[in-house]
Amino acid sequence: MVFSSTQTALNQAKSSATDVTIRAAVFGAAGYAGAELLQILHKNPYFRTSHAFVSERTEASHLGQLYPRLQPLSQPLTVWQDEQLSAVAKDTDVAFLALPHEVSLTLAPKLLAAGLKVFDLSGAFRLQDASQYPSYYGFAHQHPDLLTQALYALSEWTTITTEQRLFAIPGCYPTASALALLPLTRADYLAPQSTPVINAVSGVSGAGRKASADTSFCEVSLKPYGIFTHRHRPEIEQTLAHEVVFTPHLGAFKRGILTTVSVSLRAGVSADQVAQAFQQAYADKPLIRLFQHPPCIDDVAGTPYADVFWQQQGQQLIVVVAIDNLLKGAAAQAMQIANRSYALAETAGLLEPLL
Ligand SMILES: NC(=O)C1=CN([C@@H]2O[C@H](COP(=O)(O)OP(=O)(O)OC[C@H]3O[C@@H](n4cnc5c(N)ncnc54)[C@H](OP(=O)(O)O)[C@@H]3O)[C@@H](O)[C@H]2O)C=CC1
Ligand SMILES: CC(=O)N[C@@H](CCC(=O)OP(=O)(O)O)C(=O)O
Repeated sequence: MVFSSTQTALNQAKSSATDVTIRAAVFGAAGYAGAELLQILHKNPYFRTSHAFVSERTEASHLGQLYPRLQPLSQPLTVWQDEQLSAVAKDTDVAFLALPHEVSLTLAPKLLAAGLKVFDLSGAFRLQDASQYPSYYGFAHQHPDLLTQALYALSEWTTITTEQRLFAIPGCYPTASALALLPLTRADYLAPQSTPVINAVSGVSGAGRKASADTSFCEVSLKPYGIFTHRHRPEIEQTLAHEVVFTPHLGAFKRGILTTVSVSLRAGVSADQVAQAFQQAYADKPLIRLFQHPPCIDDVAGTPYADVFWQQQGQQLIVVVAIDNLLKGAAAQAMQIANRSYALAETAGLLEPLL
């Protein structure tokens, strides 16, 4: 059974017609997350795509050449060059960066200086502690000042103001993990000295479109990777202010993440208290669906939802969250945050079917 109301959310998104038009440029438009963003922007009545930028490696001049199903968008692609910055600043209000971390790190300051709002889908601005970047991202952070300006925007848990200029959109695994755990950590329900154990399985689109033997379909089985070293562990710990054990796995399917979290609860925390914590956190959140049965990848793939389930036995609790890594874990959450940063309905552009 679903507790939150999809219909309410749909009506919210379809609320009053508007003359607001926010002009958005997508960088990394040829990639998986960029292509999702372009579809979502196309459906959002408040936004218009001003540019879809690719690197010089992309020879296609239209999105439909790369993704034939997206032909109906009639979306031209333009090779980005820094010399275009001042012209783009005149016809664009916001930039969505669906780029590698290092590329976002270099580009975002230029776009901010030119007056654009920036929604960065990479990890370039997610960690507050610059000293973590060399070990977890493999580079020294060149703009530590921006780490203090960036807002880490996990939509259901973050206050968004219209003045904010730089948004760090959370990672895919951290989104699912934090949605599972924040109702418990904020209520102080975890047993003292206990460490939540997070096991998550992602489809191969999580690795992006670029070819790699490790993520080619015939090579992928179900196996863990990044044990104790994945860059999402410090991100999850930063959000929760709590240590975790995090083990990502790669599965042989295209899209989606299933995250199973095991926690020990403080003595005396009851099933009713746990249910209340999840209800209070999410009952009025249009993109969270609370389930009484374990969620599955197929039900969230291609949707902007996070499906949440929990089951308690004594002081042990299992929480399961399923999301689409490219949507709630990337492009849809970026759109949700962008909508909120203009005080618009947060689901605008998100509930109509994707192409
Ligand atoms: N995939 C996922 O599930 C998620 C991804 N993210 C993040 O979103 C971002 C994009 O990911 P994703 O779409 O999967 O990746 P892709 O590899 O599919 O796309 C990345 C795009 O970045 C562009 N790019 C690469 N190098 C450069 C460069 N030097 N200069 C300019 N453009 C460049 C490429 O453009 P071109 O093809 O034109 O060369 C490519 O299309 C990453 O930071 C990723 O970490 C976040 C959450 C989930
Ligand atoms: C399956 C796979 O490879 N997943 C990626 C995570 C997805 C991603 O792009 O990372 P961000 O959310 O940090 O941007 C990985 O483990 O590196």
